Amino acid sequence: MTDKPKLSMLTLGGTIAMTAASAQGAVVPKLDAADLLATLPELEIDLVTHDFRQLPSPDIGFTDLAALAEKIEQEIADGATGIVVTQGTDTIEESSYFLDRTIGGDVPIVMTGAMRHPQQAGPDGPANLSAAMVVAADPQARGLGTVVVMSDEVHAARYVRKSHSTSTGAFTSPNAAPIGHIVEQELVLLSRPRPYEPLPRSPRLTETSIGMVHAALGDDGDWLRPFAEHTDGLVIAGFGGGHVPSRLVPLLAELAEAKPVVLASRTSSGPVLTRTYGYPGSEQDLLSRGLINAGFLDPFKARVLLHVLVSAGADRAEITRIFHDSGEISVS
Ligand SMILES: NC(=O)C[C@H](N)C(=O)O
Repeated sequence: MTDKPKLSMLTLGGTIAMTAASAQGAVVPKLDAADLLATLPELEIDLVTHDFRQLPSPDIGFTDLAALAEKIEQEIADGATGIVVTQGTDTIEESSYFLDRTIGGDVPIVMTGAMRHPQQAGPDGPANLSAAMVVAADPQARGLGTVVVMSDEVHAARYVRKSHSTSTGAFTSPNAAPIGHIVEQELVLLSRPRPYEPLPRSPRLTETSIGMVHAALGDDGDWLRPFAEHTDGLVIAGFGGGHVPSRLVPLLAELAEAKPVVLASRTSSGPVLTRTYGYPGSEQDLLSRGLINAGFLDPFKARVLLHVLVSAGADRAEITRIFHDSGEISVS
């Protein structure tokens, strides 16, 4: 018998696993779990590893995420008490939210990556991986759902954003704060996100297409109709509290009759309003024409949630209810 934590580590590639492909020095994903673990001191855990994908994270798709979620569920069924996932940081805010919304149970799923590749001075990958192991192994992490650990901070998947393209402190939770820190190799937990009921993952995940459109000054939106035709749903990242140029309103109203159209804020920080502005193209105008309010969910997380719901065949009432619940994002 051993009471050591039983962790399962899955690698997907990303900068944490990159190394130079040529003499010019540009890096590509190449390193496997054994290479990553070789950079850490000996660990007091039972660890199994799976080299799951070897991708730059812009190439991760819903097919990969569905397979990853299944593999994680299998590892949990086989007795894992914590899961660590390494991947590229570019899309970790989306993949972590996907796992958070579709995997149930108490076993923590801890994602991490690196902003500096292993051949740069001061690579952050080993420290981030070590911190992720600390969190995944800590009994306090049970019930946290999926979290992202970077720079000795623990961010809930529902809040986390990559807010800087190069800084090792790139990860923030704009609508909240880190829910914990790693201090002297221990987890200091500050708050616990409210748990979610897991949403179903449909086989149609891979064939569903959700478009995302950012409002931009002076945009006439003439390109929007043909673009929207190829989608099963849309996320509109409006200005500020959820606004678009007035000339887009008739088309958005028409689209919202045909398919779910979710209204988020392109600021990715703060909520969509409900009852402040009344001009054409304002939040009130758009919501009254059938757009669905994303609340505090930023456009990227709103798109992941809409993708999961539409692929599962959720109707408008169900989509509206789940967005209403998810957009409030309360912490207990
Ligand atoms: N820091 C990183 O991991 C960025 C990289 N382009 C990726 O997401 O795969």
